[in-house]
Amino acid sequence: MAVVGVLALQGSYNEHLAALRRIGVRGVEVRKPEQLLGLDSLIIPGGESTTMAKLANYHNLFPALREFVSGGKPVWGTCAGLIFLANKAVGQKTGGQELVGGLDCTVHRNFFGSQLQSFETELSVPKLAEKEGGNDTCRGVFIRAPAILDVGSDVEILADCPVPANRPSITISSGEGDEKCIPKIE
Ligand SMILES: NC(=O)CC[C@H](N)C(=O)O
Repeated sequence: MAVVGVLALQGSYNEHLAALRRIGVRGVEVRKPEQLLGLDSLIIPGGESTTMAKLANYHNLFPALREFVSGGKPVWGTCAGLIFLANKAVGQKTGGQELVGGLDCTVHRNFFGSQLQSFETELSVPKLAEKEGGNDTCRGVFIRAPAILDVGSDVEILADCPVPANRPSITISSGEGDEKCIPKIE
C-alpha cells in the first residue's frame, strides 16, 4: 500500500492524517529527514508558515524536503504548505523565511487579510472532476489564506476564485522597495 507522509511540525497535520485514515490510506508523521525515505508522496499541511519554517530549520529538514520535491514524487501543499512549496513568497515577516521551493509561482502569505477575512466558497474544479471523477465543485476554505500571484508557464491551474470585495488593500515589500499589490477583481 502506498505510504503518504504528512509533515507534522505544526498546523493541521492531525486532520490530514485522520482524513487519510478515513479513506483507508496509510499516512505517517514526518518530523525528521530520514522519515522522508520510502514515502510515495507527501502532504505539507496548513498552519503558520513562519513557525513551520523555524521548526523545519531546527530539525534540519529543508535539504531533505528539497530533495524529495525535486525527486518528482507527488507533493501537496495546503495554505502554509503552499507557501513552503512556492519558489517565491512576498508579504513575509521581517527577515523573511526559508522556502522549500519547487512550485514555479509567487505567493502572498496573507493575501486576504487577517483571520477576520477568512472565508469559505464553492470552487469550480471541472478539470479535477474529469481526471479523478466526483463533483465538479469543491468547498474551498480560506483561513488567513495565501494567494498565488503568478505562475510559470508549466503550471496548470485547476481552479481559481475571484478576490472578495472586502479584501483589504495590502502593501507588500518586494525587496526592491515597497510596492502596492493590486489584484485583478473579477
Ligand atoms: N491557513 C494557513 O495555513 C495560513 C497560512 C499563513 N498565512 C502563513 O503565513 O503561514
